[in-house]
Amino acid sequence: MPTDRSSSRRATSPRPATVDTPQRMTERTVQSAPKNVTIRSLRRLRPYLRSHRWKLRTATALAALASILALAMPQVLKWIVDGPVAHREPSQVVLGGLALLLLGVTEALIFGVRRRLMAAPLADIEAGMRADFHRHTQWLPIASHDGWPSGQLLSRGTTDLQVIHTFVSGPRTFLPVHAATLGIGAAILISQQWLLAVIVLAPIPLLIILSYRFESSYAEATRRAQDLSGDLTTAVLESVAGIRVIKGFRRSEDLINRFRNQVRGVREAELHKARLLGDASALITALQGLATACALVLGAIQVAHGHLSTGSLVAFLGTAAVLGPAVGQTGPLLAGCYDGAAAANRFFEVLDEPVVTETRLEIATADRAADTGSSTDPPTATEPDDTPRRRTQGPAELVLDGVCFRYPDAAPDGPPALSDINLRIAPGETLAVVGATGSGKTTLASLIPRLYDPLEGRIMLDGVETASMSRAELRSMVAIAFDEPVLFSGTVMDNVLMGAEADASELDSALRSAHADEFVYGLAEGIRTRVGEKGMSLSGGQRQRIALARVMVRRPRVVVLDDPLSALDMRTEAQIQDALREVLASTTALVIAHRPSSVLLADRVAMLAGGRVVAVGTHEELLRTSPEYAALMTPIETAADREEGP
Ligand SMILES: Nc1ncnc2c1ncn2[C@@H]1O[C@H](COP(=O)(O)OP(=O)(O)OP(=O)(O)O)[C@@H](O)[C@H]1O
Repeated sequence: MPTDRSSSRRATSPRPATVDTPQRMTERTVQSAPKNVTIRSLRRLRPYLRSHRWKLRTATALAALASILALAMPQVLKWIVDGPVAHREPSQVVLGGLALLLLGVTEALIFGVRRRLMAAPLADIEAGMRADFHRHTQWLPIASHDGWPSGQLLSRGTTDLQVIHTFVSGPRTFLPVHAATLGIGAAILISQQWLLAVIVLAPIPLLIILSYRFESSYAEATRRAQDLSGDLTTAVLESVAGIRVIKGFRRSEDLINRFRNQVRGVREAELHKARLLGDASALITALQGLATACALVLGAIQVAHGHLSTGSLVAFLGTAAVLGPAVGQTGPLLAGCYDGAAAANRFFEVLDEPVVTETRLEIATADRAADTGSSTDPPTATEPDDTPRRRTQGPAELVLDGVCFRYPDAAPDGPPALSDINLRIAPGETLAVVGATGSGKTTLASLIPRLYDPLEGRIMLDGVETASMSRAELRSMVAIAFDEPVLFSGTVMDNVLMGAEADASELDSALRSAHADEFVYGLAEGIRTRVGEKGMSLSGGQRQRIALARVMVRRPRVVVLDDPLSALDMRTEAQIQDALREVLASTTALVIAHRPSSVLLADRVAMLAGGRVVAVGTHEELLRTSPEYAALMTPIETAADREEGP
């Protein structure tokens, strides 16, 4: 979708070939609404509406039928006034009354049927969009996730979908119905009394001009309000996720003030919208009221002069009264369209983020989806089998050949996070990666399972470039545990297995290897104990052990451990080290190590500095040959130590 999104992207550096930098919306970068995108944005909803089109069309037809019945009522009234009332025939008046009653009841019934008819399609459309949104975010590269503030993603997948729901149920149905009602009503008025009709309909051209002017200012205002509301969601998420830090550092007051300012911003944006809509609606209503009043006075004069029957005047004003709401609701309905378009625009901005597409199959799938305009489904099949058969078990050889990487949002003139990395880890070997903070260790670890792709160079498993494998295949061979273990709401077993297939003994063995068995079996319901959202009920060390068990249960060919022992006490660390040593013996491993104890797990050590490998060798070799390494591995001597002496 052509929008002015580029201006809202982060100040960016050249991008790697396979990732795209997403739009980052913050309070500083709220964008003006792209011009003239209302129709285009709303058209993009078509694929979601298509399968429900008959129900939606029937609902629109029913709404139109209700309007026609409403337009018929004044004609019945005219017949009653000019006929039975004028000729004093009470029985005929009752008949006319019954006809009006029938029309009123039918209109109410149609209203009820229409509401019921719309309920399921509306729910299905919203559910379908929600599912696509969630699936797409799962297939976005990590680099894309890095660029999206969480609240912006959340609000686009929730609030914006509700706005779209409101648009489909309201303006999308009623705008054409009101247009048709105005057309039919205008024809009736003109056929009855052309002069009065001209007066009553005079505001309509003004209304059209007003609508154009209204669009440009309101569409911008609604986009701004939705973006600010996304920022507000980010603020809420951050303040909930960081509540311990916030309280610990007594930042609550600051955050409350900042939040209040953001709320004020949203409030002002909403008020601005309300003012625009209020002004437009007030003008429309005033013009229409003025026109109807003029027609009433002129009509009354005509009746007094005998040029018009009372019944005709009543019918004329009745018809004008039916047209009144159709005219009066134009403003809110147009506003609903602009709200819907802005929400659709925000929704599709996420869906337009390119998903990971490297393998031929994935590219073909994405291209097909783009051609048909449908959302991109994740690949479900396997690649065509014209590649040499790969070994699928046992430790693999891992080679990094001239690997360079720069984060998409890094300063373009800054140094890359990794430069010219050349490493070979033999099958079954464990390589520790050490280096000062910020030297690129975690970045290096992230490249192995392709959470990011290198900008240059190759990573190979058993001689096969990982870029040529599907991520699913690669990740079935490579398992990673981060230093901040994330647990999902579910049982301990769910968290360890995470989709892996393992029987009870394999699960038990993984828990034992990670020394998680002792506390897991002590929990109220053992492995079936639910660990709350993010595993908040477990300690850092316990979470880390679950994350290790998660790696071990997969029996991967390559293991990447990002500081796996950081949250463990010395006793548990020693126990896990023994277990890890056994596990690491049966796999190829890259272990990011901050402490000598972790380094001792490894056969060799690679030292990083400024994103480059500056030394490789055994722990002892490096201690002898590299003063930087020796300094890195030597515990800092404290003043107290110095005073105590040797
Ligand atoms: N998502 C990101 N976007 C941009 N720059 C990043 C991102 N993540 C890390 N960096 C930068 O890349 C460099 C390497 O970071 P990395 O996290 O790999 O270092 P590290 O050696 O693991 O550090 P530590 O030991 O503190 O965990 C740092 O300069 C960091 O600021």
